[in-house]
Amino acid sequence: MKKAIDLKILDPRIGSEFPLPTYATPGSAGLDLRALLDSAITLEPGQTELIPTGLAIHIGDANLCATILPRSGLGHKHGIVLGNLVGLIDSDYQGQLMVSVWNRGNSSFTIEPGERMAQLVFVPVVQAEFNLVESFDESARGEGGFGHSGRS
Ligand SMILES: O=c1ccn([C@H]2C[C@H](O)[C@@H](COP(=O)(O)OP(=O)(O)OP(=O)(O)O)O2)c(=O)[nH]1
Ligand SMILES: [Mg+2]
Repeated sequence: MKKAIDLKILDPRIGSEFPLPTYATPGSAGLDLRALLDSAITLEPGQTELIPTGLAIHIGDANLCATILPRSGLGHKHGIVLGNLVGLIDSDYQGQLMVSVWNRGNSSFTIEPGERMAQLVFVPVVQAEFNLVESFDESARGEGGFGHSGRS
């Protein structure tokens, strides 16, 4: 499904020095977000920094949100993931997209200006209207959870 999303360029290097986010292949789910830094930043092990993307979006549809997810190569090979594990972009948020970058690895890692550090994925949302009840219709699982079915 395709959907038009309003986007503002907040840093003029996007569209000139660095490209606008695009889907790398026809089947890509994520749009890579770049670190719009003035200069390279070195994250020591355990360090977290909030890094601007130079972009703002306004989704404007309560049935849609965006998530910010780690890039698998950075996460697996270098321990570069997100300080909030997953970023959630509300449909009414109009501020700059920010990425909390966390070095959970054992070595320092330098992020260069314009480097692709995370990815943005749009996801449908259902807003619940709670129906207050005293008891639920029976289900096969009931209250079992948290590994109650064992491991093998
Ligand atoms: O990785 C992220 C996560 C969030 N946001 C922006 C968009 C989102 O809509 C807003 C609020 O995020 P969230 O609701 O997760 O944070 P909060 O701590 O609950 O802040 P608030 O009180 O502003 O809702 O911050 C980002 O730019 N990057
Ligand atoms: Mg919130």
